[in-house]
Amino acid sequence: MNNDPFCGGRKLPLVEDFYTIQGEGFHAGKPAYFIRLGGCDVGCRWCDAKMTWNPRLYPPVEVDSIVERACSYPAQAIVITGGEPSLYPLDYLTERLTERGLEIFLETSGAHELTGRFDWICLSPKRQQPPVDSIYPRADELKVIVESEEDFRWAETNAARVAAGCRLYLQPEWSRYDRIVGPVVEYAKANPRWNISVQAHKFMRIP
Ligand SMILES: C[S@@+](CC[C@H](N)C(=O)[O-])C[C@H]1O[C@@H](n2cnc3c(N)ncnc32)[C@H](O)[C@@H]1O
Ligand SMILES: Nc1nc2[nH]cc(C(=O)O)c2c(=O)[nH]1
Ligand code: SF4
Ligand SMILES: [Mg+2]
Repeated sequence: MNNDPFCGGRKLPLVEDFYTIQGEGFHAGKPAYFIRLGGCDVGCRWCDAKMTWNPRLYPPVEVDSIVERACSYPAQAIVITGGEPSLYPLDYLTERLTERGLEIFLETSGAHELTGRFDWICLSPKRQQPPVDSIYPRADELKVIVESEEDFRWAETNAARVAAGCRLYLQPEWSRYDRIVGPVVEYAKANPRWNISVQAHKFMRIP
């Protein structure tokens, strides 16, 4: 009997993997191979990846096979996302990708203690399940989703906790884009240490 379904990180629950253009944040516009892991316990009501939430739908698969597939594309960068990747042991995956000379970017809510080695960490904190303390100094980018004006205060609360060089982004919640983009633009103009991230892949109609 194996009590560890993830075999120390050699297997992970894969939802999908695909080569596309990073649509969000600092690396927006950069071709990247996405690895989307299943399972999330954070429960954002506007989550655009709800199909990932139930980990039982995604039995663990061999990480080596994911890495081989990624390497069959000309991608130079990998985005590890989900679901919530911090739920899983990521050392094995990130070591294998690093060995292949790939840059590794992470998308996380920071809800759980993080394992693995990353070239870039995007922290997208969620009010209902805030990040663990240890992720704040490691964030290269803070990306706060704005669905209403109340989220500007949440954005500042998190900005006060990241390192000095961390890039700050406000990202309009997609289903409220038309209503909230105006206030987001005005907030950034009045508080220019914040930049705006729009989900460019949705405008481009690509994955
Ligand atoms: C699907 S999440 C997966 C990674 C991780 N669970 C997280 O939330 O950071 C990827 C990114 O999409 C953002 N996101 C999800 N739904 C969104 C929406 N409706 N509008 C704007 N951004 C959204 C998240 O905040 C996160 O930055
Ligand atoms: N193109 C594209 N860019 C993205 N950046 C972050 C995404 C995510 O779901 O984590 C995402 C995504 O789903 N697609
Ligand atoms: S933390 Fe990320 S994957 Fe989980 S519900 Fe929120 S946006 Fe979706
Ligand atoms: Mg997405």
